[in-house]
Amino acid sequence: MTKGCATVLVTGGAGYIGAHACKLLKEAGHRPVVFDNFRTGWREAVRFGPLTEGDLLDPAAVRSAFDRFRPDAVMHFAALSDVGESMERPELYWRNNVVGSMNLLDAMTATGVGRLVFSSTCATYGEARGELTESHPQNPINAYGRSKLAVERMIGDYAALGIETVSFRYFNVAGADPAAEIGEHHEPETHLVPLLLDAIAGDRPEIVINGDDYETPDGTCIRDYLHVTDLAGAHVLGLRHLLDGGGSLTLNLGTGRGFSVREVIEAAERTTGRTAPVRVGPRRPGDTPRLVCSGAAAHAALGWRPVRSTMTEMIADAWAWRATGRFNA
Ligand SMILES: NC(=O)c1ccc[n+]([C@@H]2O[C@H](COP(=O)([O-])OP(=O)(O)OC[C@H]3O[C@@H](n4cnc5c(N)ncnc54)[C@H](O)[C@@H]3O)[C@@H](O)[C@H]2O)c1
Ligand SMILES: O=c1ccn([C@@H]2O[C@H](COP(=O)(O)OP(=O)(O)O[C@H]3O[C@H](CO)[C@@H](O)[C@H](O)[C@H]3O)[C@@H](O)[C@H]2O)c(=O)[nH]1
Repeated sequence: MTKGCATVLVTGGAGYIGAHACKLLKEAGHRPVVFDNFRTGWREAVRFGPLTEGDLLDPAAVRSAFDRFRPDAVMHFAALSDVGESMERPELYWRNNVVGSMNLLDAMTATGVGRLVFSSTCATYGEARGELTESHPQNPINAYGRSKLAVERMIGDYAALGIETVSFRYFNVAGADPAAEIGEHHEPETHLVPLLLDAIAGDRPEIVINGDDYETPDGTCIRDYLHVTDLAGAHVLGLRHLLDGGGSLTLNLGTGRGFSVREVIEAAERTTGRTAPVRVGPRRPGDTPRLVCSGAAAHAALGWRPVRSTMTEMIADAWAWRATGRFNA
């Protein structure tokens, strides 16, 4: 490591959030090395540092990436993260997210890499009761959230082997790189904002609201949406905290402002100047009515604050990225 600039192994760096983190890591003078199996990621998104292609479920491939690049730290984004799918194929989620993370931790301990930034999720909380601070009980209600909680616990135990971790529990991530170089592209897509923009653009027949009979003011689910660039910025600060010897932390990342599905649709219509074809469908299994947090603890610990996370900016950036044609693979 020279002058505080680190080589960072970024698992899942070809994915939506990981690629945005790689861009900011490079801008901050670090060297992001992407480790990805392209299960849901994109080769076109790997443009800020070297690539080592491999699967976290293959311990030899993981170990070889450590031996080859000798990272100073790891950012661990790689996971399956589709809430609905996790209810139908839980075994995929437990194997990929839990066994994959264990292989990563084992390679870290074997090679003496002791700094980890981990992508956890507000889905580890389950039903929110009152204010969602980091000490809120964690009772996830879907297999995805349970697999992520298992990894949080495993990481906690690996601290005894010398691994210090900043675990971020993110709320809903949206938007795209403001320069429209990279953005969100999943196939199949399940996330509200890209599906909604597809419907507005006429590339999908409609946006289906997953239930409007929840106990919320307009009956649709409320989420705390955070701009992907603000999220990536938190990761760079989390890395700096670990490089400076700050020790382990667990932090929520959100804005403290909740938007219902209907409010997101209205904001997208205002921002794009177009109408969304909308239909109300049944509830989606595993959905919880309201998930909103404050980023107060992240601000206190890291000096982090969201600066681009208005719904208008998130929609506008995602819309601009969409207009580029996205990744054409
Ligand atoms: N998108 C959100 O709103 C959100 C919210 C909370 C937490 N998260 C977490 O953030 C992380 C990144 O999410 P994303 O939206 O960028 O997902 P994504 O699907 O776009 O990216 C995940 C990346 O990990 C790779 N990957 C998956 N399994 C792998 C394996 N076994 N070996 C190697 N590579 C593998 C995929 O190919 C992909 O490039 C995930 O851990 C997710 O659980 C996302
Ligand atoms: O076509 C759609 C898609 C989504 N929704 C609803 O919109 C909200 C947001 O959904 P989505 O964008 O799929 O995000 P979540 O299911 O909330 O999950 C995301 O946010 C979680 C944190 O809240 C992360 O843990 C997950 O990885 C990430 O996929 C939910 O109420 C969905 O039911 C719809 O009504 N119609």
